[in-house]
Amino acid sequence: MLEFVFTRRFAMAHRLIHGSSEICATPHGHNEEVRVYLKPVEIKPLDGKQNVVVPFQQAKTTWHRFIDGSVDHAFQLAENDPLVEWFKQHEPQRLSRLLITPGDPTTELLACLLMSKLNCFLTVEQSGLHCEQIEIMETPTNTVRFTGNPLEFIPNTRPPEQCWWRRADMSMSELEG
Ligand SMILES: Nc1nc2c(c(=O)[nH]1)N=C([C@H](O)[C@H](O)COP(=O)(O)OP(=O)(O)OP(=O)(O)O)CN2
Repeated sequence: MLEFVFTRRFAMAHRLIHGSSEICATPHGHNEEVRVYLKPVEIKPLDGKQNVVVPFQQAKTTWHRFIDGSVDHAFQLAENDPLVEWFKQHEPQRLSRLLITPGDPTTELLACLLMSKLNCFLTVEQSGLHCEQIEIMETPTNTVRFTGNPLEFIPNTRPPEQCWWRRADMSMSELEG
C-alpha cells in the first residue's frame, strides 16, 4: 500500500489537572512533532503521465495551515480548567489561542483529536485520501502513535456539533462564536 507521510513541528503549552501526573499540573511547554500517514481511499493505477495520487501541496496545505496557524503556540487546557475562565475574564482577545479538550490535554487525546480534524479536511476537500495513522512526539523520549478510528477513543461527552475536531475549520474550541 502506498502512503504519504507528512511531518510538522509545533510549540505548545498545556497542563494536566486531573491527577495523572503532578509534575505536569503546572503549565509547561513542549516542542512537538506531528506525523500523519495518508492512504488513498480507492486503489487505482497511476495514470502513466502525471503519476501522482494527489499533488503533495493539495494533500497537505489545509492541514499545515491548521497546525501552523492554530495549533502552533496554542495553550491546551481541559474544558473544566479554571484557567479557561481566567482567560475569559482577563484576556478574552486570546481565547482563540486556547485548544480545549474534553478532560486533560494528554498526547494520546491530542493525537485522536488532530487525526479526526485532519480527516474532516480530507473529506470536505474530496482529496481521495484518508489518515489512518498519526504520531505525536511530545518530547524526544515520548511518542504516541494512534491507528484506527479516533472517534472510538475520544471521550464522548459532548454532542457532535460542539466538537471542534469534527469540523473542517480552523477552530480548536467552542469558546468563540
Ligand atoms: N499517558 C501520558 N502520560 C503523560 C503525558 C501524556 O500526555 N500522556 N504527559 C506528561 C507530561 O506532559 C510531561 O511533560 C512529559 O512526560 P515525561 O515523561 O516527564 O517527559 P520527559 O521527556 O521529561 O521524560 P524522560 O523520561 O525524562 O525523558 C506526563 N505523562
